[in-house]
Amino acid sequence: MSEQQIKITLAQLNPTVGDVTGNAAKARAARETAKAAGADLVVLSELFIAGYPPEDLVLKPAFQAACRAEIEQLARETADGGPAMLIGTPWVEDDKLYNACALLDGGRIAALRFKANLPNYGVFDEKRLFARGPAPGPVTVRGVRIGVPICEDIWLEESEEYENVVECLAETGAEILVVPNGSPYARDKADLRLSIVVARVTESGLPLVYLNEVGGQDELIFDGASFALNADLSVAAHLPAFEENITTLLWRKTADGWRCNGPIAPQLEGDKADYAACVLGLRDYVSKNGFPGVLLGISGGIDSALCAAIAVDALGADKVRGVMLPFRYTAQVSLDDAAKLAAAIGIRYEVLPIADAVNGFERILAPVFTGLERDITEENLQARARGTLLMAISNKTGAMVVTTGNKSEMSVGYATLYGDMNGGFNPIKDIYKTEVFRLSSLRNSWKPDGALGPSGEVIPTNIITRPPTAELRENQTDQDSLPPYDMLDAILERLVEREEPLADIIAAGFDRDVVTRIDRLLNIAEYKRRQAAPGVKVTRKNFGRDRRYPITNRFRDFGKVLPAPDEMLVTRTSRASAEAFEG
Ligand SMILES: Nc1ncnc2c1ncn2[C@@H]1O[C@H](COP(=O)(O)OP(=O)(O)OC[C@H]2O[C@@H]([n+]3cccc(C(=O)O)c3)[C@H](O)[C@@H]2O)[C@@H](O)[C@H]1O
Ligand SMILES: Nc1ncnc2c1ncn2[C@@H]1O[C@H](COP(=O)(O)OP(=O)(O)OP(=O)(O)O)[C@@H](O)[C@H]1O
Ligand SMILES: NC(=O)CC[C@H](N)C(=O)O
Repeated sequence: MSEQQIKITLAQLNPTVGDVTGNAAKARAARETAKAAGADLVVLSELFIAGYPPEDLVLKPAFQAACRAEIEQLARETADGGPAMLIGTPWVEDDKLYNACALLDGGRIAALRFKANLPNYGVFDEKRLFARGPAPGPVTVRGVRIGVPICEDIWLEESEEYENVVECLAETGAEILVVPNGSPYARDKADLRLSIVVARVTESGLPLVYLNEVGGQDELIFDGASFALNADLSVAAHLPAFEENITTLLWRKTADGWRCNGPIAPQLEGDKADYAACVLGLRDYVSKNGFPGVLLGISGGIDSALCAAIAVDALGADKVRGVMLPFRYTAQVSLDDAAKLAAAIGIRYEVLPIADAVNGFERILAPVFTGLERDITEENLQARARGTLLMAISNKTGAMVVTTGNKSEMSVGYATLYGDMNGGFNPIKDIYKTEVFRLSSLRNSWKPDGALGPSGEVIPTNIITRPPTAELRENQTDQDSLPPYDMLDAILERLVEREEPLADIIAAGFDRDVVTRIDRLLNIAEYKRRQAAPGVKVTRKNFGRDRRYPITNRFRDFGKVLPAPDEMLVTRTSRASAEAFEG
């Protein structure tokens, strides 16, 4: 008897949310590639036809109908005898909306499986959108029973509600697990995914194919990096991260179950992965929203320099325009460094002095401001004049303004509303200032595959070594009003990412006054962040989809050590449910 085999094509592709026809075309093309490779099955990522995450768009009946119509058309096309297709789609049944995966084969929708575990934490809101699916059984493709847990279905949270889909699939005869994912990038997420998959393979004794989406969707970046593990936990295949890839894997049935020995691509880690995420995020935001290019203010400082390098890597120098907008506080060295940067990355670069605009505003305001001291108002006028001029160029050319505030600044509100906060998208919104320095140095010695910018030093060393300054008044540097960036970022990481009580941060050795001040600045800047442009998420907790604080908020942590909870105050009846009273 000949050995049993199955060829599974992993289509790690970049769908666009809402582009149902375009996504169907991508799925169709991937199936053609799979067919040419003699595959039995082609797999696409979670909710592929809709794009992920579709947010409330998926609640729109016209959108649900459009997705279904494309799925039905793709199903008809499988009558050609080519590979079956597993594709993610919204699906309405009995008036309920499911996050589904359809098996299209032989001209029909041969099977439907619904996601049972809906993530509702961090950046995910799926309980708001979808109904829970029932515990699923495997689907059969060319005689092989394939289990299809959908993304969160393999994460096995310890909760009463959790449906152990993998256990259920193993018990009902699955031979291989194929998991379509919409798993966004975050630092160290790759290790987390691997540990989750290792646990599921170990428990079930089944090999697992983890197929992830790639591409940027607003704040979220999907890094792809799809992989497969054999049942003995050896890596069967690993696709590259941050790029589209179609790979066909040959699985053979051996005495020890199904095995595969596929290609293993090197993976990006740490700062390199963060940089690649920023590039992909900006590229997809600009291209998926149809901008012909971008422009940004080039100050001679490091934030705008890093953003310009990312923009050139993402879009190519011909789609990036830099504008230096000097005022009387702009140092000659800033003008020189800005010009040097623009030349190094090869972008169109103009110098537009803003004195007429700022002085004009001041003249108009003079009668209103008579007798009042000069203060931050006049500083903000400079940032606002720059913001207005950049927006004018955007309106005239159609190019989008890239805004450049790093995570440290966005945390403490060091940015001017309707000034340097103007812009459509921020590639470094989730990158702390200390990391801005690291990524800038990194980019001078390395660039990611597919980057469209030049190799070698692109950010002049002086921009990296010079103390940062907003140049809004004479001899100003950022460190006049803030603690050193390494201290600021360490405190912010504890406050934002880890939500540590102030008492713990102080106990860890940070100065009480500094910590209290930073916490206060963080709290009062919420209104600014709510009006800030979206930007790439790279950390465990970004501002925007992850960290959702109220703007109107009187709570303050005063750094006091509070007493431990007094359990004696909670009686048995305090906790009893209504049922307990019925009997
Ligand atoms: N809760 C709230 N809800 C709604 N609006 C609120 C508000 N609290 C204040 N506001 C309003 O916000 C406005 C104040 O904000 P805004 O006009 O931005 O001004 P503001 O935050 O006072 O000043 C800008 C800050 O950013 C710094 N900056 C500017 C530019 C570049 C850099 C840099 O380092 O790169 C730093 C600058 O040194 C200063 O500390 C006022 O109109 C106030 O009424
Ligand atoms: N002279 C300038 N010419 C053009 N753009 C400017 C100028 N000054 C500020 N900007 C824009 O406003 C943003 C905020 O800059 P600012 O210099 O106030 O502080 P920063 O956050 O340290 O940024 P950078 O490191 O880029 O200077 C800059 O990144 C840049 O896009
Ligand atoms: N789409 C999903 O279900 C994703 C949830 C999962 N925990 C992840 O981050 O990968």
